[in-house]
Amino acid sequence: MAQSTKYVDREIPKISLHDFDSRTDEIAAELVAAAENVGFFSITNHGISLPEIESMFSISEAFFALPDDVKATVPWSANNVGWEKNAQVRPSTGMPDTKESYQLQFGDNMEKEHAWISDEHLQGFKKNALEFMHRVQAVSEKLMTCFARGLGFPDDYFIRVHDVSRPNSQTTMRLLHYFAIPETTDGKVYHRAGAHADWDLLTLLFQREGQSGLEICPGREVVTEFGMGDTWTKVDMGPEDIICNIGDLLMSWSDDRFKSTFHRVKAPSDPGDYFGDRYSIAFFNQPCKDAAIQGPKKKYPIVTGEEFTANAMKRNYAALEAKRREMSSTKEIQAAA
Ligand SMILES: O=C(O)CCC(=O)C(=O)O
Ligand SMILES: [Fe+2]
Repeated sequence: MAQSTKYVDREIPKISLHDFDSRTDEIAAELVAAAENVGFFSITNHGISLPEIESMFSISEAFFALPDDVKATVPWSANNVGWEKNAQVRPSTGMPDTKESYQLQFGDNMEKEHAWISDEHLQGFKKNALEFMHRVQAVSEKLMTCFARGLGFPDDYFIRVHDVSRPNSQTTMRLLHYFAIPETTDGKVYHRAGAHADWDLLTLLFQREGQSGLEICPGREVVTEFGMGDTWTKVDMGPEDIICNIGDLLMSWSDDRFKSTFHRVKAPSDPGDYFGDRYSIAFFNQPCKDAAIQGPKKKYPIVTGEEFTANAMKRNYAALEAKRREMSSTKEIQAAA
């Protein structure tokens, strides 16, 4: 039987970026406090207007409305670009998320993998998506300046190693579409996005009004462990706000000072939950492969961006295997009972 979720209200800081240049220190202090305590915060007055956000969501909806065989012309590849459907399995659930996603990058991987949907299928997609991605990158760079200051690094320290003009840039925008879920129990188990922490430096997330479901679960003290607590907090922000979270990379780069918090998009199951189609857009700031990663206190050995990602994938895979073993032994016990 499904266990009911334990919820607790936690304050998720809302931070305004207005007058950024003259208030950088003040904003940095707010961001650092949010990163140390919750790992999640929302930002306002970030410079991207609601119509710009809405327009990117319309483009995303138009992409997902294409027939599957057209979307399959840009299939997901191990370079972390392209379209997938019901294919992402999280170690926390051992089952695929009930969703589809399309990942886009600034660099060479898109051309190498032929991952841009052609103009013939969706006029202007590449141009419009890249324009929006540059707008989100500009906001990310403000946050990077603040976190660099907070850690005692030069202001441009994170910006340089997340340079999206380099052909080997790994920064990724993910368009997400979670499918509508029946409101009556049909015996199937659904997940939207199973609980996970992000691997990147910093994630910026856009959500649509009324399409809630994101929940966070703080409680992780070191980046190398997979565990989390068991009380959740619902995150619900205005459509013009950007929800941001610290990823494992920044947790590691800050010697575990900034928290990369487990989060999920809960599959609706309770009255009041949102059961309809849900669209969101996540922007993952990923380091260039040759970035040298080590915190000011040198808690962890120095690794390159490429090694950090490979280690994160290894940890994810090991956790997934452990979950699969646990699920198959539970099945054996149930079958024997
Ligand atoms: O769709 C969302 O609200 C969250 C997505 C997410 O956490 C992810 O893709 O890493
Ligand atoms: Fe995430």
